[in-house]
Amino acid sequence: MRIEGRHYRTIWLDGEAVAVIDQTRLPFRFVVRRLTSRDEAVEAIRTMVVRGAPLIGVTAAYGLALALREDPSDAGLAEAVRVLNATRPTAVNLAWALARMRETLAPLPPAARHRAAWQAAAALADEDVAACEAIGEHGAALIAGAHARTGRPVNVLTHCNAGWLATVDWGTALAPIYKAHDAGVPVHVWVDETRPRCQGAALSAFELHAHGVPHTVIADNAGGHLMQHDRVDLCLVGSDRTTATGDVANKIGTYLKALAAHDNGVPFYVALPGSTVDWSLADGVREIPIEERSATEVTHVTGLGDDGTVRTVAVASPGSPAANPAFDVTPARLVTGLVTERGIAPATREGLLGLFPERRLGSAA
Ligand SMILES: CSC[C@@H](O)[C@@H](O)C(=O)COP(=O)(O)O
Repeated sequence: MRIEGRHYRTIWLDGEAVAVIDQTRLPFRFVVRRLTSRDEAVEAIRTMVVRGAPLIGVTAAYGLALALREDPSDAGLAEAVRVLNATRPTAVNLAWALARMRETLAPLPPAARHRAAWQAAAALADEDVAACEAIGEHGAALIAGAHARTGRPVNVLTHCNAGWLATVDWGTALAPIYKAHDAGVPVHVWVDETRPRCQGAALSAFELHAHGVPHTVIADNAGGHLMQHDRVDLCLVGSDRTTATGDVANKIGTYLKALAAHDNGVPFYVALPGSTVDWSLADGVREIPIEERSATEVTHVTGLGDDGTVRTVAVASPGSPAANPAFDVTPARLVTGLVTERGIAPATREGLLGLFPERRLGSAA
């Protein structure tokens, strides 16, 4: 993605280090951080310097490469996988990426693992870019179709940040918007602010602005009202974990948008790469682990003061307890379709298996 005339991915190699964009500093500061050890990678994921399901997975893969530079033994590999896996619980891309890395590296002699780990991590990063670009192509057809039906600019509502900052490049939910915009389809995005961490107001708005896509930041509670007044043509969000039956975990508040969309007959699409599907799960509400984050993210907000300094201030009554579940699950019955790198499927087991037939039990594919 281009920022001030330069093309960036969200993660790249810088000599012996892994470079990432510090997302805790956006949109006010564009700061690149260098990760030089396993523990720095762990900390970057845990503190959300990097975030977004696909990017978490790729950062963990590079974190494993950093770990194997220090200790390529069987014990070192197992321990690095364990600590990286424990950083965040909901996004399944983390466990998926680490399992893929371990499958590649464990059979190798320890002396060969470090070099192979860099190559495997780079391959995962490239795979993510290709998947997201393909999601963009498939999803752009939905936006173009909506424009062809109405002849008006297409109003898309999105929640959280599922753009290029959440992946290695392109994004999931925002990739179709970028592709449609680049193809000349008029599109406008309603950007949910996405409290408590404001990934919409801070990150999606930053990305859309940088790409020149018309957009408007709205309070999280505005979506239902806009849908009642025909001001949303479709909702498009990302996913942190999707069950084999099409239930979708995404940033807290996504479920409420899906309910409002259902009530108003607004199509509700979820964009995700195959790496976000947890084929072992059938009931998202009961089975997907939901991350509980610090209450201070709810009681406080961070922003730019008039004097140009970034400040964190309290917004809740001091002394009141706060709760902070970071994700919720939207049941498949509220999802119009899943936009993947292989095409768009109904949010059902058969729909997903139609796109990923190699996942059928006993399949020779
Ligand atoms: C491609 S991104 C899909 C999701 O990862 C995104 O919508 C989201 O919920 C991110 O949550 P975050 O807590 O910022 O990591």
